[in-house]
Amino acid sequence: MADFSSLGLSDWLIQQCKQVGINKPTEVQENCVPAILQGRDCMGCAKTGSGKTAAFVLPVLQKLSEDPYGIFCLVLTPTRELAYQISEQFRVLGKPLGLRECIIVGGMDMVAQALELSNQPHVVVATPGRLADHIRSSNTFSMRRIQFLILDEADRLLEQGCTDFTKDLEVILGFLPAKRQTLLFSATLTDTLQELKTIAMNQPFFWESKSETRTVDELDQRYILTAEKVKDAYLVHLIQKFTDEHDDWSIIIFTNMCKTCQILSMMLREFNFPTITLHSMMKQKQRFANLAKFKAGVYKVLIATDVAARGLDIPTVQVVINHNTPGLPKIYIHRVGRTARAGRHGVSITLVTQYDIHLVHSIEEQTLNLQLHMQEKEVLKILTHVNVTRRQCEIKLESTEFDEKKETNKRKQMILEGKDPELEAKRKAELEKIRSQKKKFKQKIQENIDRQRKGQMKNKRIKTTANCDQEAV
Ligand SMILES: Nc1ncnc2c1ncn2[C@@H]1O[C@H](COP(=O)(O)OP(=O)(O)OP(=O)(O)O)[C@@H](O)[C@H]1O
Repeated sequence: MADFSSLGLSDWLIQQCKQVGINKPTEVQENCVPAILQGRDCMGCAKTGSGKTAAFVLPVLQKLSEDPYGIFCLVLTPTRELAYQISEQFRVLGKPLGLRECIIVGGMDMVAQALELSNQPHVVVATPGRLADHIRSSNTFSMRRIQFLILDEADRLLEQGCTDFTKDLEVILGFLPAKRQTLLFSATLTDTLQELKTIAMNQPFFWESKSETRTVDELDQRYILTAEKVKDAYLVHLIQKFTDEHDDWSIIIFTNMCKTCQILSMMLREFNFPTITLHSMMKQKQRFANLAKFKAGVYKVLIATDVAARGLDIPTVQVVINHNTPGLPKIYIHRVGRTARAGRHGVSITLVTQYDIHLVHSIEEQTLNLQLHMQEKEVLKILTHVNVTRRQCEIKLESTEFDEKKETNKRKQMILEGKDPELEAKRKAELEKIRSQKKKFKQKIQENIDRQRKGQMKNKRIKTTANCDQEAV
């Protein structure tokens, strides 16, 4: 296996890698770094947790050190949490350069971001929606000189899922120079290869890890067949069993909806499991805070929607539980890839109900999945308790958080439309103020007019009486 110096990286960068425990290049790094350093566009498809981030961060830093200026590199990624994580890798590895990086994501202060952009940071890490907003609304920064465009989780950025990035990408690509190096990375690039080739146009270097399965060997993948109404009892039983058998542990549970996330979290807390949530209906600051607490081990169970399925690198996660069976193998691959990263071992357990059998078959075609048989007797013992607790939590959620949820939904919609909820609220309040001032002003004018009219009428009446008097004389 090659070492970093033979890939063409400088000593300072290799030393910096060593400081963070990166000693030997992984396969994707060994193959992609030299091509990038040669100036080629690159598409890298390698399994989850295989070091794809460093595969683009290292050559960018190397090139930046040779000719430092801002804005040198733009990284686009689908989620805000991922943007922070990528930015941190740049910050840590680029420390000796005095690297200035900036994060442009939704849900955070737009004015502060605009200021940071105008200060010409070396690297900008962004989610497409917010960056496109800045491009549309501001002329205080330019990306005309950028040398690198990187699409992390590139296939997600191009697919038209529940969040469609295509329009924002068009705006961003129109803002960038045609002459640049484009790097595309993901664990699941192949489905979108043709579209991706239109972005990386200069006959890109393409590297894909060769393997029969699309998940890592260190991952023990299991599924449990369960009736829908017993599913939650299995979940509680699994977590209890894991807690009893391990000291240092953490689990991510994936669900399909924000509301389910919330209910499961409330329910598991009733069973005294230290749980916390991450989903798109939460305020951004809360999302960051929850993730930080989970990373720090303050909470051991993270219940998340697919907003956490891609890219998040949390070494302590030993177990991933799919509370619902993902509809697409691709989503399954990213979800279970939150464990067994960088050579560590991990377990994934997918709860499969009578309605999901067909889904698990399509997943099995691409991954190695084995059925896990559990002592159903133990599960049935807690069934009523679990189901009653869940129902109580559902009622509690409906009654206590409904309005707040609605408000959050409104905020979310605004964000999706590229508006800043705080700014919108201020604008609304100001409009209201102007409207009421206008109303008062109108009223005053009307009162004046009325008063004048009354005065004129009175004068007229006096004049008419006077005329009559004269005629009478
Ligand atoms: N050469 C290396 N040696 C040891 N550890 C490494 C090396 N390169 C990266 N890592 C570590 O491996 C972990 C996973 O890396 P990274 O997050 O880049 O994976 P990824 O391939 O992008 O995964 P995903 O597809 O899930 O986004 C990180 O903690 C990173 O610091």
